[in-house]
Amino acid sequence: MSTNTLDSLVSRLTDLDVNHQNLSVAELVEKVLSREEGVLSSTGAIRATTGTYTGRSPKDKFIVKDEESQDHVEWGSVNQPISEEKFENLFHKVIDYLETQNELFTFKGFAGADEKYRLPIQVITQFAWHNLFANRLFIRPSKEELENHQAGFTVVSAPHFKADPEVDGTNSETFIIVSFKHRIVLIGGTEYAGEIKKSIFSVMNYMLPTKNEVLPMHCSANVGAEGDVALFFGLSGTGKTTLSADPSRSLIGDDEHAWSQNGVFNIEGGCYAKTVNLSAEKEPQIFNAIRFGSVLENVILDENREADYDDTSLTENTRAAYSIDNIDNIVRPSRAGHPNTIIFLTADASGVLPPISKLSKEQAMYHFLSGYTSKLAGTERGVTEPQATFSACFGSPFLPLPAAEYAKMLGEKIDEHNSEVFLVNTGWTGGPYGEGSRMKLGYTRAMVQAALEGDLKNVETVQDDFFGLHIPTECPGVPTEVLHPKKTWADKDRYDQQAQDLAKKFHENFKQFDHVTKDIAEAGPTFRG
Ligand SMILES: Nc1ncnc2c1ncn2[C@@H]1O[C@H](COP(=O)(O)OP(=O)(O)O)[C@@H](O)[C@H]1O
Ligand SMILES: C=C(OP(=O)(O)O)C(=O)O
Ligand SMILES: [Mn+2]
Repeated sequence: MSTNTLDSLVSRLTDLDVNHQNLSVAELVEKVLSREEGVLSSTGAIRATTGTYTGRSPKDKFIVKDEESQDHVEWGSVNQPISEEKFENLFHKVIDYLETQNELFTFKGFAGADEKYRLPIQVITQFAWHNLFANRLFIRPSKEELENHQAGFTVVSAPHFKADPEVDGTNSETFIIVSFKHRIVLIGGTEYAGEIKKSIFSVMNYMLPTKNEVLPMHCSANVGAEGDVALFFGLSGTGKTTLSADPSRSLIGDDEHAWSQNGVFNIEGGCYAKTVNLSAEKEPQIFNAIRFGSVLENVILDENREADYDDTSLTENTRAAYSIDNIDNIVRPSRAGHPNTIIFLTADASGVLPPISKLSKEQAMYHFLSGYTSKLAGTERGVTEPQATFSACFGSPFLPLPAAEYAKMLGEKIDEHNSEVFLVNTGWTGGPYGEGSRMKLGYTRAMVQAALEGDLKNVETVQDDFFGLHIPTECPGVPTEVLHPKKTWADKDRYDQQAQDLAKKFHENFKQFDHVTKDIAEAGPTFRG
């Protein structure tokens, strides 16, 4: 592309008449209501619905392949290439479209709570409620920071603009396109707000390791009274947000963090919780965070405008977005030291993985690369019931670089800081999905607490027959039979069969990682068929 077009891209963005810049939360709420984009809930939150797209749309996500990105990105079905020409054409069409709008909203702020590594970002949105979302999820600037703000990346969200796949080279009328060269994310055709935050996460996953040798991670994080830090890695629905909200520990963040030589820091300034079946009894912190300024997405309200969290008629993936300040015990700024404990969360729908097991260093690397879980209904388009999936680093939809690069960094950091690693199955027990039941949240919380408080350090373990995982024989607050999945199944032979099937899937998936050391390759399931 010529320098001319490059300049014109940037200048068209700068010249865009964005008449509402960093409106206050109160003003944004007024805008949402006067523009009839949403309604107030009984607790003062904004409720918006998103139409067709109620979850992320991975098939519509592209990265512009140009001289900046081509040699770095791991191209494939996750990181699909799109040409500079197509991007440029679509960009101009989106800007033409936005210029027809009477009102546009921008949020300027930051991604990254560590000033040394933070990325100044701006989010230009067609919808006021998307701007409220950006304000809640990203790091809000002080007055001074706003005055000196120079955006290092821009997200443009034009949900009512639809692409023409034939002409525009997209997969459908919906698109999420990242240009690392122009530092622009273009979103169109979808109203699901999660795309906005997760696209900046993808950007951080590209920029942090290459420029700063900092490891970005799809995990939640909290810190205990003694300064002991815990990370919870996991794919969507495995419990990152739920388990990091723990009244006995201070929250660092619920979804996106980075680990530098100084410790961990949150990338965001807010949380985005799944609200399906949310209750004040089981998840009081999240329940009470949903108040004025928060956003409820695709949640059904009753005639008194009270949220009915059990109603999934729009989607299973109902969400609440709220500022981290809505949680009582947080660390501010959202930073802490090096992780003492790392928990890999998996929601195993086949019901065979133990609810908690201790991982050796090699097992930790094996499971990080494997990233096994079951995709639960809703968060991604087209997923309606649990599907076994392997998602490297527990976050492959967001990783532009090869998984091995992130895994290598994690391995080095775990070695250096001697972090203890556990695998926690928050999924099914007593049988597979449909027959067994989901592990009781209370039990999972008790197991996590035991792991974090060191109660499992010297406890006796037994090795399971199929996966080679070390299962504690006892754990405070948890009946012993719950710790051994086979004991919870009525039909032991079927358990063995399911476990063997899953072990085979692990081996099949791991074949792609032929470069790892023998120790790591052999740390997978002991059953080899
Ligand atoms: N044993 C369990 N551990 C964690 N979450 C559970 C458990 N059982 C049910 N859940 C539910 O699963 C969902 C986990 O979602 P969430 O914490 O938002 O996941 P993530 O942040 O990883 O996407 C919540 O709705 C939570 O109530
Ligand atoms: C918002 C998302 O993240 P999570 O479900 O991991 O919280 C998502 O994957 O769209
Ligand atoms: Mn979450």
